[in-house]
Amino acid sequence: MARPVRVVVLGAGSWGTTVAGLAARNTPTLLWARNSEAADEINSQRTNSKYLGERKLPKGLKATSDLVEAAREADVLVCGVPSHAVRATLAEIANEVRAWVPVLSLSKGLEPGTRQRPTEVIAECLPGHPVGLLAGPNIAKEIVDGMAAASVVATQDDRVAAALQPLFASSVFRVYRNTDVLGCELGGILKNIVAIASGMADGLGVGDNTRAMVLARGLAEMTRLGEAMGANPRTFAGLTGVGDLIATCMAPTSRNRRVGEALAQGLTVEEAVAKLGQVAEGVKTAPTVMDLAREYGVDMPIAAEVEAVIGGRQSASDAYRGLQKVAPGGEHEVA
Ligand SMILES: NC(=O)C1=CN([C@@H]2O[C@H](COP(=O)(O)OP(=O)(O)OC[C@H]3O[C@@H](n4cnc5c(N)ncnc54)[C@H](OP(=O)(O)O)[C@@H]3O)[C@@H](O)[C@H]2O)C=CC1
Ligand SMILES: O=C(CO)COP(=O)(O)O
Repeated sequence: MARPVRVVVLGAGSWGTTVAGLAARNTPTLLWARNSEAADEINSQRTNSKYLGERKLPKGLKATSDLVEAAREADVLVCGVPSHAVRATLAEIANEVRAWVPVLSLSKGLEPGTRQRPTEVIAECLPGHPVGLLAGPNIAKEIVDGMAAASVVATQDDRVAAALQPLFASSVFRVYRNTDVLGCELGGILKNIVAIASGMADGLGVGDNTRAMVLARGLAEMTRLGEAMGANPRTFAGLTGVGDLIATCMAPTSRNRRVGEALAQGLTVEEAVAKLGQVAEGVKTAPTVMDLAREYGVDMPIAAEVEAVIGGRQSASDAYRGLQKVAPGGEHEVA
């Protein structure tokens, strides 16, 4: 009888731990934590209190702080560290991961400097491996609590996604497939910036109509940039686009949204990030997205206002005044 597939997840933050918990219910799963105390706590207490409080993790989930041991174990590798740490983490194990092991990214940011998406960084660090991602409206704590949700495994070769799908799925976690890796990945990355705008709106006490405008026009600019870069615009109407946008803009626990709220309360971006104590990818990604918008000649007025607040060049209330200066065009055209 063939032995079961071993899943290895790198990164024991909120989402890496949650995804490892999903996989552990289906197949042997090992979670790498860079901090040995976190690995010990997961093994002995079945909790990751720094990120997930007292929530109990599945019995079968094992953790290690030995990155090389983890990499050698993998039949499927899942990379769940923040996007700025993907390259350095994978560089340490480039010669340890067996050939053809599929690698799935969980990260929703762009690498500062190179502007690369996490799947592009993975493909450079681990050439020859099938690379894809798992993304969707997936607030980690809700999923650990067993609330129903859905996600998408995106790989260029649909057969790879079909093989990976059952490793993460459960009766309350539906896993769909998509071959538009670029569109799925950009959805998760770009919605974080709109979520910061949405948090700023809430912090300023705007009405529901204003919030709806931010979401709808935010989706329009995400789709515009995605299409200009070669993604299928329909992808942005799915789970990884509007789905993740709604979850992240509405969830009080979303870190990007909370950063926006803190900015509206007058905190500096450094203070807002320090107060959060977790990763909010939209903060580092916003300037890079504006570089891409200029390169592709795409109007992104909401991202531009968010980036100016993050860069300290204007306040959150200035940002909302700034949006009023943009002359509305045809709904399917520009700003
Ligand atoms: N949380 C969520 O609901 C979701 C998150 N995501 C995405 O998943 C990715 C990870 O986010 P999430 O788990 O939430 O983040 P968290 O802030 O919860 O945790 C970050 C994790 O990464 C580790 N880490 C931080 N810096 C480095 C580094 N330089 N090298 C190696 N490891 C590092 C941290 O270790 P330590 O504790 O030792 O600092 C911690 O384990 C992000 O791109 C996020 O956008 C996607 C979907 C849902
Ligand atoms: O991507 C997420 C949900 O799908 C998590 O969003 P935050 O990083 O803003 O918490």
